[in-house]
Amino acid sequence: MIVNRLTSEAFQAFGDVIDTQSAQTQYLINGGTTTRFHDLAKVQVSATDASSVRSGISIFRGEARVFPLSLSMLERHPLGSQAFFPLNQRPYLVVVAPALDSHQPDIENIKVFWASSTQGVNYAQGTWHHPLIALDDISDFLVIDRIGTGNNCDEYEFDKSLIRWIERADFACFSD
Ligand SMILES: NC(=O)N[C@@H](O)C(=O)O
Ligand code: NI
Repeated sequence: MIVNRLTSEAFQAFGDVIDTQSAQTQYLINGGTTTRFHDLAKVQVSATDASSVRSGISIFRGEARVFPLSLSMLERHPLGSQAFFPLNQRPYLVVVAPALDSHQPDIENIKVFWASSTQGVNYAQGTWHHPLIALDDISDFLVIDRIGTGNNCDEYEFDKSLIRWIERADFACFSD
């Protein structure tokens, strides 16, 4: 599969890249001892009823994926965004697809991005994406997403004929 480096521009239709280099606004705080890279991503939380919903911070500990990796499903979170930030200085893969219609992804236009160890990603609410793809070793990610009631995870299994494979060679050209 074609793998591209993750950039804000390329990811714009799917959410935000959390990266100091993509900050629109940055300014000094704390008496000039700290730089704030301001408002890098939009946290979205929706409620299906009056239940209390909020955003929360978790840590996902992902096993290293084995390659070739088959892409046989995507998921989306219809009620909120989901952000990941790598905590172990390792790159990872991000897989997304546009919506084909209201209930399925456009698999023909699936996109695979190589994310560096200093880039986070924020999937906008309802964006079709693959579950966490950690590389090379067990890896922790800080995750910000919706905490609350209601179904917030739709999964879509591909027809066997549409399963795609990612080879390690597909992203061997990238480095931090
Ligand atoms: N299931 C779960 O919370 N993980 C996925 O949402 C994911 O994107 O990894
Ligand atoms: Ni998810």
